[in-house]
Amino acid sequence: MSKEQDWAEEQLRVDEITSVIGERIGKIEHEVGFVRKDVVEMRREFWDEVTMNFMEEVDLGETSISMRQQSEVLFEREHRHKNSAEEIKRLRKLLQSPYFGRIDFAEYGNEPERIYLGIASLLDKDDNEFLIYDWRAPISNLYYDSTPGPASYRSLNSEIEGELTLKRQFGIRDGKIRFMFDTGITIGDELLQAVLSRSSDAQMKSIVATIQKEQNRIIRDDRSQLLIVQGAAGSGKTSAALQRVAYLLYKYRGQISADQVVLFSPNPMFNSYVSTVLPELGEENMVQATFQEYLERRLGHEFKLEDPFEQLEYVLSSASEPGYDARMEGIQFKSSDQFMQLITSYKEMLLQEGMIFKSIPFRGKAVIAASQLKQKFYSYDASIKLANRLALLRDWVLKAVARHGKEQYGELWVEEQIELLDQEQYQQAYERYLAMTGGDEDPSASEQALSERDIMARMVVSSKLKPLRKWVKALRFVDTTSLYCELFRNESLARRLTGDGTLPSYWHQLSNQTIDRIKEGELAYEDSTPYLYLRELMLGFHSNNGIRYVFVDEAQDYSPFQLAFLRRLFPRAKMTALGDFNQAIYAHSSALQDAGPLYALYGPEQTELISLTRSYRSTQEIVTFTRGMVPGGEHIVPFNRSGEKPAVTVVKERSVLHEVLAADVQKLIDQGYESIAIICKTAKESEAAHKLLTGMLTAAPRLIKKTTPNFEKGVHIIPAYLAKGVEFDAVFIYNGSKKQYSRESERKLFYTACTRAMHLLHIYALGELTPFAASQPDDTYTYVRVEAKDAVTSPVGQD
Ligand SMILES: Nc1ncnc2c1ncn2[C@@H]1O[C@H](COP(=O)(O)OP(=O)(O)OP(=O)(O)O)[C@@H](O)[C@H]1O
Repeated sequence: MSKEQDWAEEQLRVDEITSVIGERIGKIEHEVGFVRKDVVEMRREFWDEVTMNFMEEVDLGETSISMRQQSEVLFEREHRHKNSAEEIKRLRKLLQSPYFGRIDFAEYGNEPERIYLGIASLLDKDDNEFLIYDWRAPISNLYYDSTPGPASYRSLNSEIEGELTLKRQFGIRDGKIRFMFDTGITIGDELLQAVLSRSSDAQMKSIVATIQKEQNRIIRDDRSQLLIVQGAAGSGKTSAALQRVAYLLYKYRGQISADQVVLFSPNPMFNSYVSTVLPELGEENMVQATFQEYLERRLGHEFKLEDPFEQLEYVLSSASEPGYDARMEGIQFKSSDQFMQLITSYKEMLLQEGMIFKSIPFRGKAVIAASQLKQKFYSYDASIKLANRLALLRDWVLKAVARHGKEQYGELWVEEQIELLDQEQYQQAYERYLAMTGGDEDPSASEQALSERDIMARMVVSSKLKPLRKWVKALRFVDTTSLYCELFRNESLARRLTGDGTLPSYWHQLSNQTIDRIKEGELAYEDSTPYLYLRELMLGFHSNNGIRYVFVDEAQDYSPFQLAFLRRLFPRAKMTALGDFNQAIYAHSSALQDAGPLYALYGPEQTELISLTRSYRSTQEIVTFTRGMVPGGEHIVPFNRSGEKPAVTVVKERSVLHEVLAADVQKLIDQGYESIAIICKTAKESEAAHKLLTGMLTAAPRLIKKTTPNFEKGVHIIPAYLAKGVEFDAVFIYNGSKKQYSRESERKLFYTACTRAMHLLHIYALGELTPFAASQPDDTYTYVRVEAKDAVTSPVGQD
């Protein structure tokens, strides 16, 4: 068949399918119209139709049955309405582009079948034949995983073998085939070229039409309890994670819903960036969270918590301050597995000695002294578990508190409070009094009867004691803050608990820093997780059994300690950890540098590691330049897409830097670029740059802060650490000088910043260029040195 005939035949099929979809939409809309009308009317009539008769007790039962029945009908109709609405949404998506791929597969002994793949399946009107297969269906795996020739796929636990005779890709828009070609080994470089050459968007896009084989493995992995994905910058880790969520929701439809899947992301803006992918695939969004949000929820009422960005600002800009080295060492130590072990041993030790309690306070005095609590705690049998011992102690304290309360009835303060009771409270006391005297208003009728005054005293004392009882029940008398501080106050204790007796060299200094900060009511980021861990070891672990899948994006930025925490928090969940150790920008990051601690999390037999080395985001030129900056970068394979070489401009004065930078950015704005980032090292630098550059550009640049909730198109000025995970058409590194980026810890930050660029990368340097760029081969970038303002000629964006 000629190419033209082939095209015409496919177009005919597209026409048929779109008309089927159109009809189906019409039919459901017609039905939904009815249902919607029904629901609206039922809502309106709800209160009229049910028999409302509360006058006589017998009728109450009838009324509630009638109400229940009505509401059940309403619920059922609303449910149907919702389903139909979802179905219409799905069909409308199919109408725009019914499918993107076709495979012809002949099961051995059978004729070849044509399988068309789209974002949802579509059956013919008798529900007999698939007109479109969902991309997640078992047979669709052939499209992503196999090349023409003998091939097989797994369905219902058996392997179906046969011959793949065709693999075809389509671009269909508004019912018309825009392009169509047959592909071989990988899924069309041509299509991928086209997709990747587009300009970036304010929202991430789904990649179902061009999922690559190694990404497909991540998406469909079903075996491991922990799936680790180590992938180069721009290799599609986040994309794979999101399509994986869609796959799991399809595979376990009816068993798992979107609210049982949680994605931990690096910052709130990233949440907005990825939030449209699942809806685009016709699925509901998963739960999105940041680890900091979780810490805030658990500890925010006790301390002012430092967030990871504040910590990083300190790390990046306070190197010359006193105590810097000690804190850096502290960050490392407190995020280590060793510290987690130390805390675990500490808890064991506390079973024998060393517990610290708070005295039980009431009206400024101690009802029970802390020392008494300690004595009581250690008087229990040593074989009783910590949790049980604390429960015994709690009950003992509650009894003592109740006794103390009784002793207060005759006190003057109670008298005074009674005087202050209002009319309503008096009435309450009186009603209780009646209830206790059996309704007999004559107190002499019951010798034991309490006087009204007693009841009021009881009420007063009881309401005063209420918060204390709550506090006791929550075991807040265990002084977890002091217990944590003790680890730093008592060096010999810490040494004893480390096993080998070694502590960081700046122990004394970092201990003082820790204690001083806690005294101020603050918890440094590196202390939050260990502190919470100790508290949970003492008071019991919180866990969420509902969540079935946890995704941790940018997993290299979590300490092994934090990942272990997440595992405990979601005991019934499988975990997918995605990261790139070359982008580990935090001082505590270590998780994916060495997968060892991660393997320990679920055990090696439950863990699988998949590596992605192909980078899709940036042009070949940008990847060739940036991969030289990081160890192992030679393994990163750029996707075959060309652009301009990265440009470097070195200037002598800051004012010149702004002039050149603004002129270059303006050039791109004029050329119609919609997504441009000026990436700075810190928030402080971003703010300063924003002040100076605003007014120099025709499009006002947007300053991105850690609280910025959404990602938009335009010109952004952004600190490197907030640009994690997102991408821009053009990236301008504000000041890539040696002064800004030369320490090893800054290498990854600089690399992360540069790898945000899809099409253009331009680095400016005030003074000397950072060695991370200067050490790249001369032919991988263009270099300009600008001595004075007039000499500005820049290679960026040249046609
Ligand atoms: N198979 C694919 N088809 C089309 N586009 C893809 C594919 N894989 C990745 N991309 C594109 O490459 C870019 C980078 O993808 P993504 O953000 O998922 O990578 P990442 O590994 O999470 O990056 P980083 O670690 O640098 O943040 C995105 O624009 C994404 O759409």
